[in-house]
Amino acid sequence: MPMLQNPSKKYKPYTSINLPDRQWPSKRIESPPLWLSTDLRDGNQALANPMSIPQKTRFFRELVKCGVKEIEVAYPAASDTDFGFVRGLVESGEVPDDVWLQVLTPARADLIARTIDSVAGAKKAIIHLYNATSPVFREVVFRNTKEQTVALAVEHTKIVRKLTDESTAKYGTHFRFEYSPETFTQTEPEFAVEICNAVKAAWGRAGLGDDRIIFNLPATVEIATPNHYADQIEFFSRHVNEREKVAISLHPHNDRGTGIAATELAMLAGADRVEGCLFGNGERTGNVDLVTLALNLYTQGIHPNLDFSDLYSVIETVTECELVFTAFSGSHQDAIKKGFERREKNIATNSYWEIPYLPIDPADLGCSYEAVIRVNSQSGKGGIAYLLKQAMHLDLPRRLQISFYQVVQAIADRTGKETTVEDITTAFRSTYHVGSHYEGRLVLRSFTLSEIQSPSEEGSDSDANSERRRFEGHVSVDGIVRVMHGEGNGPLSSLLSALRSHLDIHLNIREYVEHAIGEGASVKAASYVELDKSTPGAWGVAIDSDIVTSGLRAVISAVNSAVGDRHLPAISLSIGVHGPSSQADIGTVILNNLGFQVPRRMESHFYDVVKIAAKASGWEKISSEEIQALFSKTYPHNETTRFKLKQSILTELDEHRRRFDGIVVLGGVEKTVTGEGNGPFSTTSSHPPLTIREYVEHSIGEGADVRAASYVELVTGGVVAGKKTSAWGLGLDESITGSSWKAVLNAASALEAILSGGKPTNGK
Ligand SMILES: CC(=O)SCCNC(=O)CCNC(=O)[C@H](O)C(C)(C)COP(=O)(O)OP(=O)(O)OC[C@H]1O[C@@H](n2cnc3c(N)ncnc32)[C@H](O)[C@@H]1OP(=O)(O)O
Ligand SMILES: CC(C)C(=O)C(=O)O
Repeated sequence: MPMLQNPSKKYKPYTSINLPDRQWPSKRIESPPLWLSTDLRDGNQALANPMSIPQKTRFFRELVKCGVKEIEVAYPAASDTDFGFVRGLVESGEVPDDVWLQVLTPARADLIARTIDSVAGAKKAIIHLYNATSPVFREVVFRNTKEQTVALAVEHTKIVRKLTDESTAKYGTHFRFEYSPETFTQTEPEFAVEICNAVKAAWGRAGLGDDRIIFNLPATVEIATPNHYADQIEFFSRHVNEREKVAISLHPHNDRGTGIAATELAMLAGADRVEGCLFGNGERTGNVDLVTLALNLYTQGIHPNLDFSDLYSVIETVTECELVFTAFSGSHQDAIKKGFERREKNIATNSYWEIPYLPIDPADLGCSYEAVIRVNSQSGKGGIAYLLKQAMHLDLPRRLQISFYQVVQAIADRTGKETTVEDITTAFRSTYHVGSHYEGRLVLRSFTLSEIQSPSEEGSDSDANSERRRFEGHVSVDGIVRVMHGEGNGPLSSLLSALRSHLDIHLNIREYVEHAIGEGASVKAASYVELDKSTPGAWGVAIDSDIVTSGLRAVISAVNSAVGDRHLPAISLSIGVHGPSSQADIGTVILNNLGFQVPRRMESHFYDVVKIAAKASGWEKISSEEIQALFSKTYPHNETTRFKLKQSILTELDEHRRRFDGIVVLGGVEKTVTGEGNGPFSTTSSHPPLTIREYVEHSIGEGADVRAASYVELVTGGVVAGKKTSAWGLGLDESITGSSWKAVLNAASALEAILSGGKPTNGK
């Protein structure tokens, strides 16, 4: 895409401040500011591979050697590495008495607590709290009004106050407080003053000298010419309450390449302090360069209070520790993601470029968005969710984002390196078992769902009948395929009920979310399930072309997360009369040993057979072999039945009718059988007339050994002792038709035995 002919349609210029009596143009810089190095925080968060603890320690020592007295050492709540580094500094006694350790925290109570914990026992510490205040952040990132933005800052300032007071009481630490209205240069100047005055009142302890409250006024993104920053600082300096109790701090970035100029003009405008990085490293195009600023003062005859007399050593340390300067940190990624989402939604009505932290659209310069968001230990859930959306088209629910963030953070902390998109998608697939390469302990192999009607309570009208679902399926558990049944109000609850009765897994659904991926014929469903037993719950994810399958597999995925490596009950073969084996356990034995996926009603029939046999023989425990032998005896499928099919021909008469001609052997006597019907079964005639109540088939075996197994239940209108009579037959054959006829004949054999008073192997 070429650069725009008329960029004013996309980019808005900054709004000037009305300050006709500005004083700064005629001022001179007479003394150095207070310096704060943020190399170990803002510099570090720009690195693809954040600094390790040894690198940070080396850098810290170099800064101390250069005479820096205020050092922002970490964002301790971001990672174990950052937290551990601060603890190491405090506990090792490495920090000189005149050096202040500064730590950054967002306005979030849990992260503030962790931040203050990190400096427990330090002699001097500055707690630096920030929240963005500009309109686009209020609208897009926080979705807050001005009042709520002030309330957020005030509430969290009070938390800092309370926790620092407690820490001082315990360890004697001298705390100072710094507040940054992040994105100050894009904030209405009056509002920046208003929020800082409110914060100062909430802090309630601003004094003189070292006890001044620090208001750090960042050019988070440099968006205007340097004179504008100077105007903003002079405006703030004139309007903030009790100016003498305030240290005005600058935190310039260099997006327009004028970071140094902006800082120097803002110092003329009254700033007391400057935050920057050595050689201008830092987020995007960098923070302001402390070395150049210091040497500029030096060449004006002002000692900067920094010592760069061993500049090569400084260069060596910096190049050793900071190599790449392109990545983004958690809060930035989250804000950029939200900005892109809003732009996508509103592009028809608002074509202005208003993406947090990105002053220019990379596409206007022929660059892709790919490098915009990269993940390391300084990243958060927002950036990770953004990358997953790009790579896998998944729109993770918020609590899943938080949960998966822990997984990625552990990887980032362990490796200390950038986590690539491939690392993230692999971690995602293996954590939630998405894709056939990443199966968990439990895998849903097949299932059927049927509706069942639960009768209403006696006396109530029939509309009150509630529909319920029955799940019947095969779930592989640690490599063994188990037959499972369950009932519930819907597909997911019926699966959970099956897992409850078969595996003693007691979990409920806390959240279920689904969305479509793609369009048209290739559309797929992505499902996300959170199961709760504990907090946080266990999440599961699945993608499937069928929405119900996707939901069920997401449940199985979540169950895998919940059970971890916990022992799961094996099937029980203690049958007895009151034995604990269930019908499905018996089905599982047949499935795993003989390969038959017995239909549920036939399974129920066989279960009765097993119980009768168990009762008759006094079995306490029944072996798998005994169950298999009993099954083969009950449902003979190897040409051992009373009827045998010697020959068969099926002729298609027309689109709907077929004719059967065959020779059936009964008791050694061959009999010719003919018939017509609309399918292979209905062509065979019999006396008494038989009907098929259920027919199921499936393949068995693999490759060249594949065969067909058919199951048929025949019912006769005939009556034995006043009862309708039915029998199951099982057929196994190379062809489906062969197996189905064998099943019919085997069922008929069983029925014939019953009807003729012979000894049945099968029947009711
Ligand atoms: C301009 C600057 O340099 S600011 C400093 C930026 N530096 C960093 O962010 C580096 C370290 N950050 C991190 O490691 C992570 O972002 C963490 C650990 C702090 C937080 O991670 P997560 O909890 O996963 O949050 P994530 O980064 O995705 O999202 C930011 C969330 O915090 C909120 N947030 C962002 N900044 C602030 C703030 N200053 N105060 C309060 N909340 C904030 C966002 O609105 C978003 O909230 P939402 O989830 O309710 O929409
Ligand atoms: C946290 C703030 C001060 C920051 O880094 C910025 O605005 O650039």
